[in-house]
Amino acid sequence: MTQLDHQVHSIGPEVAGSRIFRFIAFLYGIAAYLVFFVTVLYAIGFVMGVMVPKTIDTGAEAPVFRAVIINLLLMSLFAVQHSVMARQQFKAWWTQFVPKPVERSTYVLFASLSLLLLFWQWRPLPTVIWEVENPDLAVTVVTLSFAGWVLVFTSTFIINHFELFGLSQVTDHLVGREAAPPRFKTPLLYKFVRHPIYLGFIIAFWAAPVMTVGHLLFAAVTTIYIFVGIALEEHDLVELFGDEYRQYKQRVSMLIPWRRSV
Ligand SMILES: C[S@@+](CC[C@H](N)C(=O)[O-])C[C@H]1O[C@@H](n2cnc3c(N)ncnc32)[C@H](O)[C@@H]1O
Repeated sequence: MTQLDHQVHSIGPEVAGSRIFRFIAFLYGIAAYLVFFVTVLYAIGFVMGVMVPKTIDTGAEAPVFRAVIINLLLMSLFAVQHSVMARQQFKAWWTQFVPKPVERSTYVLFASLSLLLLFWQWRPLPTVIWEVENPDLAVTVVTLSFAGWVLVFTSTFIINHFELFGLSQVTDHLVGREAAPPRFKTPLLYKFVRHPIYLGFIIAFWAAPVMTVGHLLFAAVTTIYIFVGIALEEHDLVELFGDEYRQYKQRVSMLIPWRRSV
């Protein structure tokens, strides 16, 4: 029995195959994507401190120790949700309950909700660690941070935006098309670094003209999390693609494009 067959059996063939189910699954995928999209836009404003009601440096203050603990808990919740739900073993287990075509959308929805909770409950720690006083240099740093976000967004399209955020899966299911198996790819930027999306996040989080204790905590913890995430992701990618990925690791660097790719 294939995984798809198994899935269809677990939710009942009539239900999974029915047109109404396919359509509801599609609408759910679109809704999850919209929640994700709003969350990412909010994240840009939250980290850059622009255009949103509550940023990384605003909101109700708490005593330092309490603020640090609350912020660490919020980031841990996101990290655990995001890493555990991305593992193959977890996916194999929970697709017994969540229909496979909407598994990715559900993952995206949960990740977005845990980020929205973080933005909402984040406690600012406004003590300034550094401040770029030269206006030209400050603009350059803001531009660099924005470039980090552009790198994140562009890289998702280069690797496969619609599959990453669950839209391809619900569309394939809607039209009765078999989902394409995962393929190893090294398009464009992926020829220079293995993780351009994560590189973009690191740039976006650290390039701050005004760096507060709260922002530094966020940047430091997310950077550590990115390195843990890379280790987990590469472990899965080696399992999935074997020697192809092992050779890719040897010839292309992780985050800093200092080795030339073949
Ligand atoms: C959020 S994306 C991050 C991709 C990459 N780590 C980056 O920073 O650009 C994670 C998904 O991309 C997939 N992925 C990462 N590198 C890949 C590659 N070279 N080819 C195909 N899929 C890849 C992983 O299996 C995972 O499902």
